[in-house]
Amino acid sequence: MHVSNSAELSRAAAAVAPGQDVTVRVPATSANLGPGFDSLGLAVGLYDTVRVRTSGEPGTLVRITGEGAGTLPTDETHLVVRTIRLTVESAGYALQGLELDAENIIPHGRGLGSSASAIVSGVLAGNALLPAGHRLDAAALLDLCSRLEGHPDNVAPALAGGLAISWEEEGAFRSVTAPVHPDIIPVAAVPSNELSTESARGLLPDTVPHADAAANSGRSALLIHALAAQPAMLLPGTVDFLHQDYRAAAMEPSAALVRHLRENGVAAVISGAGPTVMALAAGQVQAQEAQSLINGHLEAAGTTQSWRVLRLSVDRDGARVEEHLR
Ligand SMILES: Nc1ncnc2c1ncn2[C@@H]1O[C@H](COP(=O)(O)OP(=O)(O)OP(=O)(O)O)[C@@H](O)[C@H]1O
Ligand SMILES: N[C@@H](CCO)C(=O)O
Repeated sequence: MHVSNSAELSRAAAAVAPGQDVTVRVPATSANLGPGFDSLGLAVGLYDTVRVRTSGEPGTLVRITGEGAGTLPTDETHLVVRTIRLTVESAGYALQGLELDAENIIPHGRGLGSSASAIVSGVLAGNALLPAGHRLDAAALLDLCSRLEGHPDNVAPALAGGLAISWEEEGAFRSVTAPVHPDIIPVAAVPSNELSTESARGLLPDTVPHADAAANSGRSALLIHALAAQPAMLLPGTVDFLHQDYRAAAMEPSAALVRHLRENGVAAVISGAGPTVMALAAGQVQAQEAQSLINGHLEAAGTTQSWRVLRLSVDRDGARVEEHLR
């Protein structure tokens, strides 16, 4: 993520109104889905919620429950606070007092898009604090969130829900939402250890063989078809040539679990930059089978205690903003 401190921004002119009260709920996301490196992402039913109130007195108060309580900063350097202030100040407004209540459910540094969800929360909250007529539209929100995160594949589905296909064109990030078959059930195996996206990106090569790029193109096209219309093709559709093998040494237990699931016919991938393993099950029976395979593998490895297995849903609504009247 690339969010600069608000102190680096030029001084804003008009002040946003004090006494505003906004709640934003944003889903977790699983990026890449195998061959869709930096371009595909799926929103899933795990949510972070922030409530933001403005006042006329300077200062910032942050209260956190759940993930990151006791470890995340509670001052101006908090990612959501920085993103709110940046959004407001970029629009030419000043923001005085800010009170933030964060209820964090999405695990951090596991490949479930926590930083993207925090950035989307901050940008949407900041945008809602601006006067009508000065707010960013959907395209500008996507571009700003993508720029702050560094890539669009998590922020796009976090904003819109469902499956997002994203790309960069003429200097702007763009995205469309593609259909997801109702039978598809994401099952996540989340290890207790974190791996930062920054360090996982550092493991990637600058170039890849042309044959790998060509093979990856075919699989990512097949994946879109499998997700939309033919879940039985998810196993061949989730083969990746661009990132998982290069990163495997940094998350060997996750790589081994992906291999185990795939050898048993379950379309498993590394979620985002890892180390979470995401199985895309084609229906209830396969979702149950995926959970059993995961539990059996973890028991055999003696590591059941350090993983959480979550049967999720596909989120189809994306981020929600609620402006409370005071
Ligand atoms: N709700 C949040 N509030 C404040 N900071 C957060 C929040 N969520 C994530 N962050 C920051 O983002 C970091 C994690 O970001 P990182 O990009 O490494 O992983 P991720 O987004 O969870 O995974 P991925 O990008 O692979 O899906 C946390 O360590 C924390 O600094
Ligand atoms: N496409 C990104 C997703 C994680 O943020 C990566 O794999 O690095």
